[in-house]
Amino acid sequence: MARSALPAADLARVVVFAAFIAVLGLFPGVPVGGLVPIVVQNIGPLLAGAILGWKRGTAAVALFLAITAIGLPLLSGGRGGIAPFVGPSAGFLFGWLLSALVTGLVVERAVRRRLPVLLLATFLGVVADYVIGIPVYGAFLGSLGAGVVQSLVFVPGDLVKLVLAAVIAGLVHRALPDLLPRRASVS
Ligand SMILES: O=C(O)CCCC[C@@H]1SC[C@@H]2NC(=O)N[C@@H]21
Repeated sequence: MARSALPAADLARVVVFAAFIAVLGLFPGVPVGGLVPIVVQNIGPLLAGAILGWKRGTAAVALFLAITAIGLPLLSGGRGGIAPFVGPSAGFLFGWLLSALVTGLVVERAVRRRLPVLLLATFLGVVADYVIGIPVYGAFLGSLGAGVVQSLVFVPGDLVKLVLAAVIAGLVHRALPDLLPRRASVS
């Protein structure tokens, strides 16, 4: 029998996490004067990476984005289809893939999954999203500087979300220590 790329248990986790990110879209986005809203949903990719690791976490985000792009109204405010992926939020949306990937890589490479490491991982996950999101936002606003200035409003909420994601991931890894393969500690 052909071996699948992802074992069934991993596939189930990916699907459950994609569904979880969709549920986060039930929280409405908060318009803050610019073209991109404050959302709760971007905690999803951080949690996906921090809990599932980079491969399964990124796969969960990719699945979520794919089913949104084909038309399911899973983004905050019940939006879906191609439009969000070619609009001012597009960079942030594609950045969610990088967010899960970077967060997951840091968590997986850590010897111990304690709060400081998890905080670093989710912080870098947010930065990774900004690295793609802000220039694309800036392109819609007319300059990178405008993208940076308009994105400052996201920082307080994203700091809260990254701390929350790190704490939740820490609790999950404490309860399920074998969820991710453990790197051997050098002692
Ligand atoms: O629903 C959408 O169209 C995507 C919105 C993307 C919002 C970005 S994610 C990073 C930053 N933090 C927020 O709260 N909003 C922006």
